[in-house]
Amino acid sequence: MTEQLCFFPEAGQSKGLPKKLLAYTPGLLDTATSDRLLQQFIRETPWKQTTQKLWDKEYLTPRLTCWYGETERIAGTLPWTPELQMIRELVEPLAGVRFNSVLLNYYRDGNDSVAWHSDKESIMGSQPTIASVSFGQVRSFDIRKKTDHSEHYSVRLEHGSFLLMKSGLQEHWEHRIAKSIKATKPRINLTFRLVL
Ligand SMILES: O=C(O)CCC(=O)C(=O)O
Ligand SMILES: [Fe+2]
Repeated sequence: MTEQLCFFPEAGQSKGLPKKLLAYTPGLLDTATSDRLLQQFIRETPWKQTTQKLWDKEYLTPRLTCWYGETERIAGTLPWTPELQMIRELVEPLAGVRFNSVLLNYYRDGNDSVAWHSDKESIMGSQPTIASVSFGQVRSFDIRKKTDHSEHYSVRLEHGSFLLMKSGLQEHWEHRIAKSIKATKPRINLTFRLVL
């Protein structure tokens, strides 16, 4: 079947996405709800652009961020909003774990990105389960094995979709959202986490 004729949800994804590490579900939220939430998150979140240090030089992080939840471990964390609570209640049973915080990322266009990394800060333990919900511009989520970069996969994260990063992912794999010249529209991503 040619790609244009393939309407299955897995369209645009690498074959053989390792099910032990990732589970992708399009349409967690319907289009109308996702449209409304995208605009609301863009408008109402007090976005910040932080800096990152690399080889002793400070760089602006190429995206905007904001933390919400009930943890005191991350400075500046804001209380849950009704919308974030609602999404948390949707993803918790799917993830099979409880989350106490969520990081919002705002990729204003294809020039915004997140570099290769894994989310295994000590405050989350070494094998965290992370629930990721995306709105807006479809972007590719790439993963690669830390010890063998030739082992890699991509998932296109669609408007209103849900990606479960299972507990085995962070230890031996890293992920990124690469810059894209084709991506011109804004994207919001939510990663629900349990901060210990
Ligand atoms: O935007 C995404 O889909 C991923 C974000 C991410 O990896 C992170 O915030 O740690
Ligand atoms: Fe991440």
